[in-house]
Parts: sequence; structure tokens; C-alpha cells
Amino acid sequence: MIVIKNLSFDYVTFEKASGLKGTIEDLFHRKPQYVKALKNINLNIEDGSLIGLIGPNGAGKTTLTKLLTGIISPSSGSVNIDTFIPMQRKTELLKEIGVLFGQKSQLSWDLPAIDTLNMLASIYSLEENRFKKRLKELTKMLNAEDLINKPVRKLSLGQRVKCDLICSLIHEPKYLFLDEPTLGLDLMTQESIYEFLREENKRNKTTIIITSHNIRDIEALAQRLVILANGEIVFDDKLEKLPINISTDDHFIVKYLVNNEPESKNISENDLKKFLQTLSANQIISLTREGINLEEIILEIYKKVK
Ligand SMILES: Nc1ncnc2c1ncn2[C@@H]1O[C@H](COP(=O)(O)OP(=O)(O)OP(=O)(O)O)[C@@H](O)[C@H]1O
Repeated sequence: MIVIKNLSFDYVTFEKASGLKGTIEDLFHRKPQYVKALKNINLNIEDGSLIGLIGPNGAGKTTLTKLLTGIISPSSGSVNIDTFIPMQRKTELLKEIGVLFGQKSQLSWDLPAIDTLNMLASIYSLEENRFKKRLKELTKMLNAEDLINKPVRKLSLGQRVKCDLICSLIHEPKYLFLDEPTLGLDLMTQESIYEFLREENKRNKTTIIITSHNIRDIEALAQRLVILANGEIVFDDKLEKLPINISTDDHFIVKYLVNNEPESKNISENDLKKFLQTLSANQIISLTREGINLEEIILEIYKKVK
């Protein structure tokens, strides 16, 4: 279980004066500036949960992930993963953590992924049979049996992400941190990755924390959503609990069939009933209310906290 208590983190940077004179002056009188990246965060993450962590740019998501993976240590408060403190980087904890950054790869460009995987097997001291069994399981689930033997530079982006996912899970970590895992991937590859992550979470009870700006990732995976804004948690609950603001001048979008051809109409609440009465049930494809889809609700939250 992950327990975060009263966690704050401040970055310290120094104002940089321009020109040679400024650079020399800076050597003697540096003016510090403090950026409060996280402010008094409290969060408990149960084992086996699938959490979506979102927020506008600069909200503090990467900082939180860095604190959870022990890259930086808190300015105040605490982070505990089971009985460990991430910043102490104990080998026992590192073996329980897997990380994937969609924009950065841990693979070597000129080598096939299997070489990196063999190296990871030796870093994590994986017993040979266990390694082979896990590799077979992961490559089968991701349909990547052939991919791991090709040089990484010959793989497409989606194929490379699949190989990176195998690397981050080969040691069967208890916790998996994913940062923008579907960046630049087509819809079908996104779906196969969602299916894989849901299966991995179900089968191995892997706790998955996914940071993404892609709302589809959140819709497809997150059992619980945490929204960070300006370094604070502004929402922490199930997706269904997101606040829906139904304004009085709302409009509906009706998609329907006319002679088997799809059409759509944007209609006010007052005219909706009358219009629906002109259609038969099997003509109606869908009826949605403007402002009620997940993206719009989240956008409203972002706008309010700006
Ligand atoms: N190395 C650093 N030095 C100083 N300030 C930093 C540093 N890294 C991040 N910050 C600041 O800390 C705040 C939080 O940044 P962070 O990278 O955690 O946000 P984020 O939610 O991950 O954003 P994004 O969605 O753009 O990746 C921002 O105001 C950012 O400018």
C-alpha cells in the first residue's frame, strides 16, 4: 500500500541575471526562487488498484511520480510504499517498482529488446525459468513474440512501447508507474495496451498508477481518478463522482437514421421531447447532452482552478 501524508515539495531555482556582468554577480549573490510544486498532499493507494492521475500542465504530476519512485525526496511530509521510504532506494523496493515513460525508452536503439530483457533479468537476479515463463506470458499478451527479436530502430512507435512495457513488467513488480503510455499511438494499439494493463492488474493484482493527458486512457483504465492542480488534489474519487454542472441552456445532440443514412441534430431541451416523438426507437442512434462528456467535465474543473 502507498501512504502519502502531508507531502509538500518545493523546487529551488536561482534567478539568472543576463550578460557576463550578471553571470559574475550571480557567482556571489544568487537570488533563490521557490516553486511550490506540491502542497500538503494526502493520498492512500490500496494494493491492486488502478489509479488515473491527471491535471493541467505544471500541476505537479511528474513531481509526485518522482517522489513515489525515489528520484527526489520530500521537502516535508512523507511517502511510504509498504514498509519502505522510496528515497532510500532499497533494492527490495526497487524490485517491486516498474516505470514506463511514453516519451523515453529504456531500450537500446541498435539492439533487439531481448538483449535489454536479458540484462534486466540479470539486474533483478531473475531465476531463468521464472524469466522465461514471464517473458512468454507478456509477449503473448501483447502479441509481441517477434518484436522482441528485432532491433529497436526497426520498430514502430507502438511496437517500441509494447517492448518497453514488457521491460517494465518483466520482474513482476507490485507497483507500475506509467507516464503518458499511449502518446502518439493509434486507437487500435491504445486498445490493445488497455486490454493488456487491465489483464495484468486482474491477474497479478499489480497496482497501476497512470499519468496521462489522454482522457481515453483514464476512461478505459482508471477505477479511481486523482486530479492535481497547482500542486493540490482537487478531486479524488471514482469517475462517476465527477461533478456534473447541468446548465439551464443545455443542448442535446440526437444522432438518428433517415432512410438508413445517419443524421444529427443539435436541439434545445424545450424542443427535445417533440422531436423525439417524430422518431421511432430504431431510428435513434444516440442521445447525448452537451457538456456531459468526460473531457468537458474535466476541462471545467481545470478552468475553475486556473
Ligand atoms: N527542475 C525543476 N526546477 C524548478 N521548477 C520545476 C522543476 N521541475 C518542475 N518544476 C515546476 O514545478 C511545477 C510542477 O511541475 P511538474 O513537472 O511536476 O508538473 P506536471 O503536472 O508533470 O506538468 P506536465 O503535465 O506539463 O508534465 C511547475 O510549476 C514546474 O515549473
